[in-house]
Amino acid sequence: MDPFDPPFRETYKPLFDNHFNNESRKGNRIVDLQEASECVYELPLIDLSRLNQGGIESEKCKQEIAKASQEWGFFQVINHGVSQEVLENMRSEQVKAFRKPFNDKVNGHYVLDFLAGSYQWGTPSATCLRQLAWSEAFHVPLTDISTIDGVTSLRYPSCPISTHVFGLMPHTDSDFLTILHQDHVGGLQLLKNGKWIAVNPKQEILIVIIGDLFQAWSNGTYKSVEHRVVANKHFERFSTAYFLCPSYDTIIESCDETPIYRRFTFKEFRQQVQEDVKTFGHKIGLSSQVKDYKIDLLVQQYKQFTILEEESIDSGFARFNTIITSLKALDEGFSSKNYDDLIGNLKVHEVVMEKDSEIYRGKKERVKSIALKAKKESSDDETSTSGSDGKEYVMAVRNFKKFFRRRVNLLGNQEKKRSHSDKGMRSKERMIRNALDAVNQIISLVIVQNHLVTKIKRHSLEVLGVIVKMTSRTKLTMKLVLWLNRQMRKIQNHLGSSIVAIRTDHGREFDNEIQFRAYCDAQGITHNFSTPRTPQSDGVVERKNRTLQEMSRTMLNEQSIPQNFWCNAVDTSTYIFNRILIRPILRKTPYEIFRVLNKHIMKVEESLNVTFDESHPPTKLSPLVDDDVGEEEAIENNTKVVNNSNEEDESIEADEVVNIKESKNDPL
Ligand SMILES: O=C(O)CCC(=O)C(=O)O
Ligand SMILES: [Fe+2]
Ligand SMILES: [Mg+2]
Repeated sequence: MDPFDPPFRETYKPLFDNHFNNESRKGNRIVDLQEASECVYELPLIDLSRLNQGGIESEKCKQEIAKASQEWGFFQVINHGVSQEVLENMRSEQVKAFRKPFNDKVNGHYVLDFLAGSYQWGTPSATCLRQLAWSEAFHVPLTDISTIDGVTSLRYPSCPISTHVFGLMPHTDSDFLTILHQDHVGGLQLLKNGKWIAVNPKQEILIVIIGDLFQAWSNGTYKSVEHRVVANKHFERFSTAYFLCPSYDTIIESCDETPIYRRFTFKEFRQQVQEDVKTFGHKIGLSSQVKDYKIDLLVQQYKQFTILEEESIDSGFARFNTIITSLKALDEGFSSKNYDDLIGNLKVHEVVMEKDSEIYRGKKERVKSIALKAKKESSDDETSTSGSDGKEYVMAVRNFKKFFRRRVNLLGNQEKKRSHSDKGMRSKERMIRNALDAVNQIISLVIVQNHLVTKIKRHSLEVLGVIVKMTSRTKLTMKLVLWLNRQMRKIQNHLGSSIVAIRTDHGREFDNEIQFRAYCDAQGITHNFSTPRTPQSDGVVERKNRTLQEMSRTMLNEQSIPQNFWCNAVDTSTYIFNRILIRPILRKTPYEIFRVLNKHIMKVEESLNVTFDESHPPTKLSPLVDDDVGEEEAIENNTKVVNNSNEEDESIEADEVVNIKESKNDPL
């Protein structure tokens, strides 16, 4: 590597590690150079001097250009009027500029009199090696006014891993047309009938590539051809591209009676391309100007979606989420065919999940909302979390895989078209929305969970399985009562006295709930309410509550997660809150303070003025999970993080150590 080469390896280290550490990637190369060179095609080559001859010759030349633009979207020209001397000078200036130290290229150099930001290299948005461009470029505007129209000077450093990474990824040009000059090394390939064809270099030749705008303007007659540059293992390569662009507010519109593309400005198009690259990881191009096409594309991506072997769960779900969100955004444009297909698929999900969950849970619960449970790989982490044993894990992974596999397998059966009444259609629309929401929820939950797993991030979370549950409103209240019953018993045992009264605020879960009242009556407990709209009387609780609410709100906002995940976010906040130093001077987290090891009797004790609550909280929306793990077991798990200071316990104000209830199946 030369000192002026960009630091590909250092900057994109995670992508390299990810790509090469994965055994399954061996032999799985992105570019096979043979593939391109074997094709024998006569590439269109046009002598432009014929245009000056006038008459038939000139007409024939024009026809050839038009034909090549239709069939290839590309042609090479000789006798184009740009002298060999100009081309050579351009090349030697280019070499000089790229030979400057890397830092000068990035930060500017008095010799390199370019505008700030005109130097670019690699692909900052790349998430895997195949998205990384092994190249550097200077963009040189041709006028002081327009920075769009201009010449790009490109260098492709020699690349030791040339079969694993592109010099430039396959793309179409977003301009009107491109005129290109490449050096003797070669590497430019274009797509023709599904095959990549090498454009062999010749010094005196210029290459003309039809861009997206020309395709739109000609209503699809002239093709914006997909092209790429393969990296070379031994030699660096230089090329110069001139992009012919209109001004930003130019309206692109075909005068054909039946235009394929909607009318758009160049500015809109550029913004669309940038947005698509951000959301999809690649350019969608002109197709995004055709709404139906975009929906079809998304539906197809949705159907064929699989998590790649080398891909992390995070990134897989993020991709899936993008597809679903985009589909929802285009919802009103859905044709019935698309609905049918999707509904079919989603029905299959539901059936599959219902069945799988029955095996998994061994219960007959109805299936409705879904959640993914994560398991950490390492068992050396002290806080036991998932509570699942090996058998459960294997089963769950199997279920998860089945969920994806069946979905894909059954796609083929969805093609039959059926006619529907309006009423049927409406219920289907509802169904698809619910189902899409459900899918979104899986994704979001994984995001919530992963987002917070900082400690074991390295191991990354592995998806354990799909746990499927439904809780109706009445069931929820019953569970609340059961939960409360357990808590009260615990407190009573702990304090050795019975509870005669409880005081709550007027929360809907307490007030106005028949079951709750019945329960209190049956137990002989008086239920007091605090003064309405006077949260001061519940000071400590309300303050902590506020902290939790703020943490949770921030979490959901940050990741744009739906409100339905409120309870999960609160769980997570609680978990974190109990494990961070609230008053650093104490050097104890609330969690450590609550559970104190009494050295004399070698037993774990709980603080007297607080009760550490291990069971699942009765959140308003959460599908309460039965406590499968016994209380002793839960305590046992937690004793591992005890601290031996008993004295300090007393010195802590109740305000600081107030117990915040925490779900047992917390995110870590
Ligand atoms: O370097 C080349 O040969 C191709 C460059 C190119 O396709 C582009 O910059 O869009
Ligand atoms: Fe290009
Ligand atoms: Mg309240």
